[in-house]
Amino acid sequence: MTLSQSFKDMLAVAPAPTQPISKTNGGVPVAPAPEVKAAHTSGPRPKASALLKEKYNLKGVQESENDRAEIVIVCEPEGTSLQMGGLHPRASLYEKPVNLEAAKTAHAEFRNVMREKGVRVLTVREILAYGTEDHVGARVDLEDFAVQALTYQLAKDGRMEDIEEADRYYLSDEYKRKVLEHMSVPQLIDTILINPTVHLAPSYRDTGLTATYSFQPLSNLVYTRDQQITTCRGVVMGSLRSPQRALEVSLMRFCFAKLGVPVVGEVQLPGYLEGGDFFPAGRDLALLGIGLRSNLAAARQLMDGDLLGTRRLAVVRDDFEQHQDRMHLDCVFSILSDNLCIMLEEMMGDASPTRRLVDEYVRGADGRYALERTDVEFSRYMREQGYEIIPIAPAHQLLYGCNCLNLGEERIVSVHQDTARAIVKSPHFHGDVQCIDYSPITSMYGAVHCSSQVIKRAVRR
Ligand SMILES: NC(=[NH2+])NCCC[C@H](N)C(=O)O
Repeated sequence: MTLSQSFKDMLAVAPAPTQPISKTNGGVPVAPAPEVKAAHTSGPRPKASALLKEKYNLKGVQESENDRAEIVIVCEPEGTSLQMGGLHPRASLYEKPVNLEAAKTAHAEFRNVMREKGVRVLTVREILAYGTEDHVGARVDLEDFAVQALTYQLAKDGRMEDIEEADRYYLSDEYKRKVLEHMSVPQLIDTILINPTVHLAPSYRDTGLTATYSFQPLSNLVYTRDQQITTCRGVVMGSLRSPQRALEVSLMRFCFAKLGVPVVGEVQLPGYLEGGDFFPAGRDLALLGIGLRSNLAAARQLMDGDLLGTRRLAVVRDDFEQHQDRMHLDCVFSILSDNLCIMLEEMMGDASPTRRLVDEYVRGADGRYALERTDVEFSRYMREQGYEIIPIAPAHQLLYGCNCLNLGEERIVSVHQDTARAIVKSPHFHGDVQCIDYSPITSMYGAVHCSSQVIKRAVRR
């Protein structure tokens, strides 16, 4: 298989594989890779994931949104799962109807912009496909994962007795494995992303069976921000609130296992954590929005499990609004530098009916976080932390002005011209903004911050 551009990027940065990483980090114990159930079902032979792990030290880390982004995971808006999402945009958590070809072009442009700025961009499809041609282990891992995605079952009201004895094999896992074994890699990936259930009934003729189909497609995987967060400690898996998105977490976990990126923790129910609510602001402070999507139970798990690595956590409560147009903190706020942020204007100030309120937790000498302050209005809180604020008009928020991506060192990718101009005109901004047309993807309710997971940023020392 020819290496895709992103893996060429990775090879370009990966340290020469002279010794296994575990021996090159001064004897510091390496966190064990997360267990992917499917990947460990068959025997002790080496897997592609193991090969990758030895070649690349890919421990995730993100201390500040303004640190230089090194590795970003994205997911192209491609394939049948997106096609299905587009059949009923509202029921797929989309804002508007989508044009898939236009979305592909816009996303390719986004990837190019990041690559031009020196970021290693990996796509979910490339990670899933990686090594499957050269390593049987990688191919088998992918098939094992697809076994969980594809379900064969008797049609409703169907009875096994009505199916000829010889045909019952065609409902079995054995048959399913054989089917998957013969698929091409793109076909396997598409199967995983559409999550099909095949409902089987007797046809009493020809091949003996007939089928109808239902699907739980992963139509929002393009928003790789949300299935996990990357903290000072590393990658922490989230817990998605909408049933349409719940299956995305296990797929991303599979990708991290394959890349050899350790997953340091996972938020469990009743906790809900979506990455669009999380902002790292240095080793001292992280912010987490709670409201429509993420919740306090998740914040507590992050603190109790010591998964943040920061001294303080600001929980930014959306008590009063909880609207899909502003579902995550990254829809109304972003960090542009160490002392500059943007924020939706109408929610600023004690008098705003949609104000956000901050509860601040501080880690004590015993390592435990304690609630130190409550109900601090968000813009006041950010100013107290030393940030200047560029206010964003409501109409510009709706055009995803706030949802920009900071590639670090004040290099911003924006999707909204007027916001981009407001940023560069600020006397407090000293960086660079590149504006791209991303409207074919904002149709699905998110822009460039939502559709990127920065798993590694350079650590400032
Ligand atoms: N980080 C974000 N703001 N993500 C946007 C996710 C959009 C997606 N359609 C949803 O409603 O879940």
